[in-house]
Amino acid sequence: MTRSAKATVRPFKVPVIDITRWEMGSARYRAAIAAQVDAAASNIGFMQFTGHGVPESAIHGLGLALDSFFDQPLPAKRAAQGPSAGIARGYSPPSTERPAYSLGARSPGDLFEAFTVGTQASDHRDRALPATDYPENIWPVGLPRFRPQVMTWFEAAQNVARRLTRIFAVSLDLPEGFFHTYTGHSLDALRLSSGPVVPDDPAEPDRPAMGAHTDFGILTVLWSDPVNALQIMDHEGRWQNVLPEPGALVVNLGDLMARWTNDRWVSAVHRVASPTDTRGHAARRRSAAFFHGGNFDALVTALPSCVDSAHPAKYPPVTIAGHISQSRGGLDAAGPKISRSRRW
Ligand SMILES: O=C(O)CCC(=O)C(=O)O
Ligand SMILES: [Fe+2]
Repeated sequence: MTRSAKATVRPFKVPVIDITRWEMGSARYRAAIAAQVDAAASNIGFMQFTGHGVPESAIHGLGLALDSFFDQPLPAKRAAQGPSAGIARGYSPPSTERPAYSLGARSPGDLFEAFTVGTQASDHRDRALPATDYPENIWPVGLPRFRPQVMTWFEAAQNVARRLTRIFAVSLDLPEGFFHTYTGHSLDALRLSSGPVVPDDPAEPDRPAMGAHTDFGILTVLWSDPVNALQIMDHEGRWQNVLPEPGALVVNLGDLMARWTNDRWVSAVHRVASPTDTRGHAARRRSAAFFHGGNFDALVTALPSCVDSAHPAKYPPVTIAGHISQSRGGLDAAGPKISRSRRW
């Protein structure tokens, strides 16, 4: 077999990186972790982390919260719906989201249902944050454990995201706390979902539960049941399944990070196919995607370690709010768009 033939059969793999000892590791150990992160971020934009420090009890509570909310009848879920589809808070029923439009594709509405919470203006009363970017959360009534279980996960995922940005900073030859200057009132959101919600339609066997898109913030921390559904587009344009390793959290970079690194790091196109078990049968899959977006008023300028004479800065400086509204431009209108991004 020739070398190139071998290369084409190499299985697609999202690297698993153990960060248990990041804080107390030697300089050599930390450099090795930072190099693994840089390689994964530059090649595929996805990685998995073990040793992330999230206690088993938080994962257990998240599972209970997902079941308690999504197992309710539709009217009870609808009672926790947000004031409008444009505000990412509370329950969103199936087919109200069209992320693939931002990629220029005309896909039908997505099949997933979701429940979203995020950073609220009232979390930072000293700052007068805009309520449109930092809307208040909506909580279901009659599920007293749901809110503490979800908030425990929100805070755990936020801690993971903040810890990862320290590792990212070292990977990018920056001071370890570099990103924290940009994330004190970060636009963060946690999107819980459960699927499939409708049986597969034989007329549209390939219709994904969530269409192809990129995330638009700094990074996304994803927990899900170990069921095939999440797919990344590889360098040859083929969809590749990403199955989380036991105990690992899947992390991907968003468009903001790609822009910040002057495209040294990748914001990968991904989608969620109809969930299937190892035998290919339809399966239930719960997921929790935590989007770490950064301060809405932070100014993002290409990182010095990502710019040189061979790689001049490609993008002008932008505020994170400006980046989001440019990305939303690609969301709101149907038809081909420049923006490939969707949400944090
Ligand atoms: O549920 C998932 O696996 C990922 C969802 C996702 O890509 C997103 O919400 O942006
Ligand atoms: Fe995504």
